[in-house]
Amino acid sequence: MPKKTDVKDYIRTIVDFPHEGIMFRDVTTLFADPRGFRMAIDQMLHPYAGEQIDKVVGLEARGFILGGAIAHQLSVGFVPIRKKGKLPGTTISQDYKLEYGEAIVEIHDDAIQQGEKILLVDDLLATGGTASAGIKLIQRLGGEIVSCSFIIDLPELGGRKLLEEQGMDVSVLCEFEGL
Ligand SMILES: O=P(O)(O)OC[C@H]1O[C@H](OP(=O)(O)OP(=O)(O)O)[C@H](O)[C@@H]1O
Ligand SMILES: Nc1ncnc2[nH]cnc12
Repeated sequence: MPKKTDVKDYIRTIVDFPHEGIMFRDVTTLFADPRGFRMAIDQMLHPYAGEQIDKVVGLEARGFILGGAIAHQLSVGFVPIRKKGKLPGTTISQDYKLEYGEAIVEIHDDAIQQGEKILLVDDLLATGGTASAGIKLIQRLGGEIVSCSFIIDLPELGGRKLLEEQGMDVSVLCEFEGL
């Protein structure tokens, strides 16, 4: 097996999951490898050295794994954005379209204070629907998004362009061609 030198080398592709025609970019193989996982967290943190970040917000579910590790490294708090009906307190909601389906995400309405500087984290940017919904929730609570950070971008699906058109700074570690 060739030596893994890049974060991308640790990501597995599963064909036709969860539907025919989808090339599922599986980060569990990256997370399971101590070198790969550390490399990903270090590289995601790198652009924010010296920047003020008050909280890391992670998108369910894989954004929790990354966001928890990044928040710990930055010594700041972590806030989850979850699929509808999972958070116990009072929430605000946002609906969005997925590459394959529709969904609603929620955040606790007291999770972010006005003016807090937020780093939004997820594993993968596809259409940008999930991240855009997350951005709206954070902004509705008065958070200021410093950047949106992902391991993977699927450029053909246009998510990065969508987020940049909303004025977001976007950081990705690698790209995959093909859906
Ligand atoms: O840019 P988009 O087109 O919105 O797609 C990206 C989202 O899709 C995946 O999550 P998924 O919705 O599969 O949820 P999961 O992490 O809970 O499995 C991925 O982890 C992102 O959150
Ligand atoms: N192609 C893909 N691989 C993994 N997660 C995804 N979420 C949306 N599209 C995806």
